[in-house]
Amino acid sequence: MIQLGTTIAAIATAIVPEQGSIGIVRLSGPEAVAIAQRIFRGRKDRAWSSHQVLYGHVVDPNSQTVIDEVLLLPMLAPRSYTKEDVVELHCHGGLMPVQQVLQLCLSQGAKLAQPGEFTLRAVLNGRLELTQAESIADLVGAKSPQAAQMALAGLQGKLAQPIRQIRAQCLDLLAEIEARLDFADDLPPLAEAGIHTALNQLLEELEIILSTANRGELLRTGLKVAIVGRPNVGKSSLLNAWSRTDRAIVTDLPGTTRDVVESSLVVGGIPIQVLDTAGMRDTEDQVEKIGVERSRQAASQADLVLFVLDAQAGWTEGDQAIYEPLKSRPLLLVINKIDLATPDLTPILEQFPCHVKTAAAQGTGITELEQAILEQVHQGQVTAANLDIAINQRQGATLTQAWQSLKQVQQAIAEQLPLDFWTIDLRAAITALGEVTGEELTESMLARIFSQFCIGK
Ligand SMILES: Nc1nc2c(c(=O)[nH]1)N(C=O)[C@@H](CNc1ccc(C(=O)N[C@@H](CCC(=O)O)C(=O)O)cc1)CN2
Ligand SMILES: Nc1nc2c(ncn2[C@@H]2O[C@H](COP(=O)(O)OP(=O)(O)OP(=O)(O)O)[C@@H](O)[C@H]2O)c(=O)[nH]1
Ligand SMILES: [Mg+2]
Repeated sequence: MIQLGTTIAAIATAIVPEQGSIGIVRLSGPEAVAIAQRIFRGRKDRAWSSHQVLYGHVVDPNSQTVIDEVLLLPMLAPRSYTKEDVVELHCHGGLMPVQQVLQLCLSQGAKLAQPGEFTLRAVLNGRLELTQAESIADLVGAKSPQAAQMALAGLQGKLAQPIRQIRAQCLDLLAEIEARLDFADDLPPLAEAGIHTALNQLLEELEIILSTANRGELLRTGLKVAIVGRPNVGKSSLLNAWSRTDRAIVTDLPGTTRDVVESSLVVGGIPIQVLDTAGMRDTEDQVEKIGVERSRQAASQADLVLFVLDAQAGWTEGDQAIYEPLKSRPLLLVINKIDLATPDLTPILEQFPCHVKTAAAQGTGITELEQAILEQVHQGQVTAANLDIAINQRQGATLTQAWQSLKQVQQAIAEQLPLDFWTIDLRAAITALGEVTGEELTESMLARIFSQFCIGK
């Protein structure tokens, strides 16, 4: 339930077992200043003015126990993140000071904030648009500088702008059509061709925005890449060379890797989770068997499979057996150990237009590998326009509905259906567009969006 008018409190900084040097407890709402004044003791001669930091102590008003030495920052309505009175208590980091200060705030009448509730208030009070708020969640979760840049563009309103504009044009069209419903006799007939062209234009603009969805998804959630192949071909060496670590154990014994080993990288702004797997072969070893099963799972769940081949051994029956079930998956052939004498690999290379040659033990071919991965994922996904913005899944699904509705308006025109049919679909498009920008909000939609936030945001 959305409830403005209460005062909420939460820890605004990360709550982790490790110690941070500073932790912030944040209050927002009509009682924020009163609650903070009851638990803060500072110099009497210092006034509480907006955006002026005060030094002092948090003291439990019942027991007079000093809880922490803090800096206090009041941001008074409407000059704050939520447009309500906000008070921040900058405490010492670690779990105890912030948790105790939060408890004091709650004991003085503040309500524990729901995930995203501060940002939700910022939206409801008109500081942020819905798309901006969604961008904040993306910014907090960004795993690469590019992902952060994209989110920041959204925060600056670059996403809402074009969608609002499309919606405004739909509203104009609707008014024009509805006028004919009401005053059919007094107005010249509708210029159907003109409306058709206008709709085409809007559909095209929507398509450009929709085409950013893949890129957005890529930057936000990244790629899962599984390294698979026969034992001893150099999979773990590849993971190590690529991540520039000794993450995985490498030996010259086949069957070294027994479990899935993960490492996180960023390639061209795309966060990549690399999974090194146990070499696949028939084995009686119980532990290795389970490892091989996990390799298969990793391969089937990955967005991209790096199929590693030992250049010296060439394409063996074992390789064929592993390749068979992966045939239809996005796959890149990595020909490893090219530093060694190799048989003629031409037939294999012809079969795999997407391949790279590496010598993982020497660390060569990694740049080419990254290049090949980027080429695969970017194929047809990046449009020249709107490189700096990208929509999320919710926005994509809703904009697709808007696109379909506009298509149906065109259909209704083409089939010469009565004007009522045009307006029904046009209104549906307007509603969908408004759900993206936040001009048409339902409480359940808001609840769904903000439940994905972290507490204190
Ligand atoms: N300590 C702290 N750091 C933070 C935040 C915060 O809430 N607290 N933010 C939270 O996400 C972000 C910054 N967002 C903010 C947005 C607006 C205002 C604010 O007080 N705006 C007033 C005053 C502007 C002015 O003086 O010109 C306003 O817009 O009227 C504060 C933080 C990131 N860093
Ligand atoms: N000459 C040469 N040797 C390599 C290369 N890459 C890996 N090796 C060697 O091949 C052996 C096996 O390497 P690993 O990385 O453990 O192979 P793996 O595919 O992970 O093996 P399993 O975990 O058993 O499936 C090690 O002795 C590596 O040093 C390479 O590019 N050139
Ligand atoms: Mg290995």
